[in-house]
Amino acid sequence: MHGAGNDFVVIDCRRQPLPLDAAAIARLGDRHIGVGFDQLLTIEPARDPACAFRYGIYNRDGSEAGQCGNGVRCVAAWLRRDGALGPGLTRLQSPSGAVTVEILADGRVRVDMGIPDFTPAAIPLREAVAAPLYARELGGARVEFGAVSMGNPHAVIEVAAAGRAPVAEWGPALENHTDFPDRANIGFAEVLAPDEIRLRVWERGVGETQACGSGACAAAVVLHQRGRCGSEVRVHLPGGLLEISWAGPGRPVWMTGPAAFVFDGNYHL
Ligand SMILES: N[C@H](CCC[C@H](N)C(=O)O)C(=O)O
Repeated sequence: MHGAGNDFVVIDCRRQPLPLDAAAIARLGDRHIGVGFDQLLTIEPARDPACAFRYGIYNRDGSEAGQCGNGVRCVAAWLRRDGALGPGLTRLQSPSGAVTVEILADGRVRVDMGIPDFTPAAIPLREAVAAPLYARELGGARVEFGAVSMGNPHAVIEVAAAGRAPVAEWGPALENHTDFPDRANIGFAEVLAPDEIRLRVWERGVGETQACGSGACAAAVVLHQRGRCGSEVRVHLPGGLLEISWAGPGRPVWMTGPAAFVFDGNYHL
């Protein structure tokens, strides 16, 4: 499946746990010797009785993640096709907490991605207090960024032109910076208008992807905090458009976007 070009293998683990360790996941995710994906998603029985199902998130390098915005839209669409997701709002359990999904009449999926957390300890980011901007030296350049947790760690760098951003240089440098103890996803955001941004994301454990749902949420809320965009933002990513709505601090972020099936298969161990 894919959500705006961010692609996934979705494995039904409702009856048995995932029989793959990190090394096996990385082999399966390799686009030359495996099936290839940005993330592997598992669908599991919920551990939280208030949720219908749980989903697991594994990056292509085998590392686990706490949230995946494009992925949960695909999980919702997968469950609807399987007849396991009814109309209206459904709570699903992510590794970092519950989210709420709704499949719209046009087939897009709307998700309550939870409340963004700007506190450094939650990201985690080695900073004493939360600030709208932080700065680090990357390859001799002083780079300013905002930071937030959407259940997974994000840094957001505002750039003049996303198309010319040094994604392949600053992305891995900041992803692996020692001040991000769990690494981080790095967004490069160009403000086109108060309700429109262009975004590219270097994802933790993957590299640059066609889209990042939690990254689109992170960019919208970081730029909103700095007064650079409003509450409703259209986020243009290389793989497609995501719509983000955030009423401000302490409120949940809503994300709306597509989910598509590519092929079905079976794996034999
Ligand atoms: N690379 C991310 C997980 C996938 C997030 C992304 N695919 C999305 O749509 O939110 C991390 O390690 O936190």
